[in-house]
Amino acid sequence: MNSFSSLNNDVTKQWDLETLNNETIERETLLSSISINTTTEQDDTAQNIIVPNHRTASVSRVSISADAAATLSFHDINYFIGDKIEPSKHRLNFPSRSCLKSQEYKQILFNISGIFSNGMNAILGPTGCGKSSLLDILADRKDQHGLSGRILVDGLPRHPSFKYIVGYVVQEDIFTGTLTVRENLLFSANLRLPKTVSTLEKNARVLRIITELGLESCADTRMGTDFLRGVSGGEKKRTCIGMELVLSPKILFLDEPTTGLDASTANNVMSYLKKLSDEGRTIVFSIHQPRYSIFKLFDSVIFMCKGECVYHGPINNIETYFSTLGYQCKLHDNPTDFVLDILIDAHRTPETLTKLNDAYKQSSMHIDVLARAQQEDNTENQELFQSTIVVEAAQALRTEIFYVSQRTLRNALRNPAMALAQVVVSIMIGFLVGLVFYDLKKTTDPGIQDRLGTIFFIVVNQIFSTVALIIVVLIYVGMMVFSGFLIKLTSMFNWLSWIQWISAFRYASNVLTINEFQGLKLCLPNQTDVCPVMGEDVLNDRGIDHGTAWDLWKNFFALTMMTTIVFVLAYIRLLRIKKTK
Ligand SMILES: Nc1ncnc2c1ncn2[C@@H]1O[C@H](COP(=O)(O)OP(=O)(O)OP(=O)(O)O)[C@@H](O)[C@H]1O
Repeated sequence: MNSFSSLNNDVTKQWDLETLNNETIERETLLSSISINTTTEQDDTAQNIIVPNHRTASVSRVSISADAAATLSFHDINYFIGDKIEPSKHRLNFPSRSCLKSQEYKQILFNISGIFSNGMNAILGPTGCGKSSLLDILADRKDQHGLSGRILVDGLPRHPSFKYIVGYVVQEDIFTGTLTVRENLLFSANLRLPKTVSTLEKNARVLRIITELGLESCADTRMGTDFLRGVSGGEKKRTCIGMELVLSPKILFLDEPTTGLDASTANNVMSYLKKLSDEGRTIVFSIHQPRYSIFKLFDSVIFMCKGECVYHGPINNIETYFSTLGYQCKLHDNPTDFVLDILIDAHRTPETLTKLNDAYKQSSMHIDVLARAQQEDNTENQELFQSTIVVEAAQALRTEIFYVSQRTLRNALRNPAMALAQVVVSIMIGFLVGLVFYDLKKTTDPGIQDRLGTIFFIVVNQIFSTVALIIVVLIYVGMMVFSGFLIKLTSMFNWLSWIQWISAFRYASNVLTINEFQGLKLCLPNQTDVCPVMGEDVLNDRGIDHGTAWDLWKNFFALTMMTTIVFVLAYIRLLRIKKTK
């Protein structure tokens, strides 16, 4: 239980919690037959951590089991965004290059210290105060550049793999709409649980999560897409939470979990989170103006304004604390609304913000937070801990490819409109090409031009049927001009002629043109027995090499090389994608 709450719990609340815990224990007993413990092996000297979906072997103090909650303490967090421009560098900037100007350098978090332990820990404040930034920093999802201060988990620094072993539920629900609730949970389990966990165990874990989150009635219902009616908003959110819970994280982060949900669904989701926290998890979330029924579920809150902390403590101390600063909460007023009104005023009035911030820094609450955070600090033992870690390999790449391909296939099969559209379009294009190509005359006119036109159409259709058209359209048009179809390459500007060597159109059309014209006799339109033009003449005229077999195969080789280079570049780009915000 969160220590803030334990300081202030009255007898009634203690009794409620005991009842709740007993219920939890009973249900745990019932579910024990399917309960899996993927706690990494530990003994006195070593800790063995399996890092889900993370290719670099790594370690962390945080186990993937939630049998004991973790304590997250943060010390003097300051966060800056943008680039600091040195005066000397600044002088080199041309005024006309304003579109390339770097982002404004500013501080968005100021000396935030605190501690989140087992329970419901909320980050509150007016819009733009830094809630999401603090949450992302604690979850290690924010760019470390510009961050100062220390974040400790159970008193030790977070390992780089921290973000892969805690749960993080983003604001927008992310799932595959054509898959069912159960399939989405299984997908997450298959991809993120270590390979040592068997399929049977994964199924059992998913079943347990479905039961825990009350999703039994919709477990085999599809999530839903823009065109397909699916499960309700609350069920979607709970499924997204479940997709994180497959890891049994000790710490679960949620970015505004109630945004977009109606009042009762929001209540429902937050009650589930409360239940999870009672079972031994540290739940940390940012939230906008919760109603009272939700607010009373919180154990600890941080109120922020303009990147500064103005309150960090238990919820039942809020009214008393702010009354000592001269603010009175009216009878029946929601304490969150009461504080947010003060903070909105402080957002506009710097003096009010200074007053609130100074008062907080001098408060016994702040001193207590610092003392407890300091107590948590166990960094002296860090070296000893890191030297005793055993590292285990992550999920195999082929397994990841298998499950992602399986999901893609299911998605295609269950999205008949999309699959049908692709098939119909392909058939229609094939039919069109067949019509154009049907019974082409073996004459010089129009036989030659019709053949070349058809080949051009086939090549253009193949190349333009790509997932990234908008970006590459300019490149394609350049390649097309230098394919040799629209204008003879020999009549091009010499200084541009190099583009022909990187034109996929040219290589593809060369293959088809050689295939079509080699050995072809082309006769006069009205005298089919007089055939003055050979296909080779057309090839010569167009400057296409065709003398040897290599003249044909070199085009295939060039296309293969181009495809390989594009794949390699795409892979490098994927590796370089920033995984922080
Ligand atoms: N990467 C970034 N680039 C530019 N500005 C940023 C960035 N991250 C945060 N900010 C700025 O920092 C401030 C705090 O942003 P943050 O998203 O943390 O606030 P918030 O309290 O979560 O807001 P909201 O409730 O509206 O989601 C805002 O002024 C925001 O514009």
